[in-house]
Amino acid sequence: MVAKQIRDEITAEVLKMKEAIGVVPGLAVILVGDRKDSVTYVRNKKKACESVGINSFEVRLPEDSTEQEVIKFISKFNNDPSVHGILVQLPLPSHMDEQNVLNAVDIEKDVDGFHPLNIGRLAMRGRDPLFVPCTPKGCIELLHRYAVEIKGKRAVVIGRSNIVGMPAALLLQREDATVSIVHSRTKNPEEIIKHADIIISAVGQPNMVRGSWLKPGAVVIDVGINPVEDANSPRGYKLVGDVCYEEACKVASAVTPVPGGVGPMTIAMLLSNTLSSAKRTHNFQ
Ligand SMILES: NC(=O)C1=CN([C@@H]2O[C@H](COP(=O)(O)OP(=O)(O)OC[C@H]3O[C@@H](n4cnc5c(N)ncnc54)[C@H](OP(=O)(O)O)[C@@H]3O)[C@@H](O)[C@H]2O)C=CC1
Ligand SMILES: Nc1nc(=O)c2c([nH]1)NC[C@@H]1CN(c3ccc(C(=O)N[C@@H](CCC(=O)O)C(=O)O)cc3)C=[N+]21
Ligand SMILES: [Mg+2]
Repeated sequence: MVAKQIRDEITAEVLKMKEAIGVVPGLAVILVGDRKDSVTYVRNKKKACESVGINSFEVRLPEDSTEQEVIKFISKFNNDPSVHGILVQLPLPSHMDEQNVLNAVDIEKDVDGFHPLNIGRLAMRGRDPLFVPCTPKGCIELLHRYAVEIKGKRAVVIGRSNIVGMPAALLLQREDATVSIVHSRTKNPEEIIKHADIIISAVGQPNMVRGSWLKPGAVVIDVGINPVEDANSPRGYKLVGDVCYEEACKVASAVTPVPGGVGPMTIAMLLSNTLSSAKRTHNFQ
């Protein structure tokens, strides 16, 4: 599994850095409120940090916190030399302006890559962001690790969110794919999707993308994480993606599973961004 391979590579590099200069990368995660899925993801991130030897610092704030209270903790971590990455778990409670809060993260520690300056550089030719957003970066990394040709290919991204769809489309374009972005206002999305050699789906609609929509041999990256009723599983629900996995497997040349596909890659990229932040701060190669 690619995510495991990447985590092993990170473990070795963290150890090398610790032995060479006595520095251990640190990731600070701020969780506001108690959404079950966010608590799960933050727990996954903490476990992953520990498994590769990265220090993790966690702050949990009540749902009714003010923007200023969250920003106070961000500033603390901005000035803490043992913290190299800061992640504010999204979504924030609806009374907050997410962009306001995210802007407070020092761009040098913006391991989510959501800061407008990082997104701006990602969008600009000839500029490189300090950090690429983890989920889109994980999608591209999967394509690279499975030697999927991107250059000159037709790519379709379904969804245009700031954290997945939009940066994923930018990354595919930077690798010379010809990219279409399909969203809720696109008429007859199948007409566009059927030409795609590569599809990245980040919608949040269970089993929306049907096998019949796909061009034979297409590569499908399913970012969607959708809980659906399931009497057989202990939790009473199971997770499925945006793509009809069984149908897609009969037509596509590769389909990422949910769970077990993009999710673990997102975590691996977060660890990778935190490590590279520590290396940059300490001029360590
Ligand atoms: N595995 C991982 O690491 C991650 C997984 N996710 C998952 O990815 C999914 C998307 O999340 P996120 O990126 O935050 O997206 P959002 O929920 O913010 O937005 C959904 C996007 O899908 C588009 N959309 C909605 N309905 C349709 C439709 N019928 N046809 C085409 N496009 C449609 C929307 O269009 P419009 O812009 O017009 O509203 C919007 O751009 C979710 O299931 C989420 O859980 C998210 C982050 C990380
Ligand atoms: N600031 C911020 N950065 C994020 O990167 C961010 C965020 N907020 N908010 C929510 C989304 C969602 N996200 C996931 C991360 C890991 C899994 C993951 O590990 N999923 C596993 C297991 C899922 C399970 O078993 O519950 C899998 O798909 O195999 C899923 C989703 C990151 N996000
Ligand atoms: Mg969103």
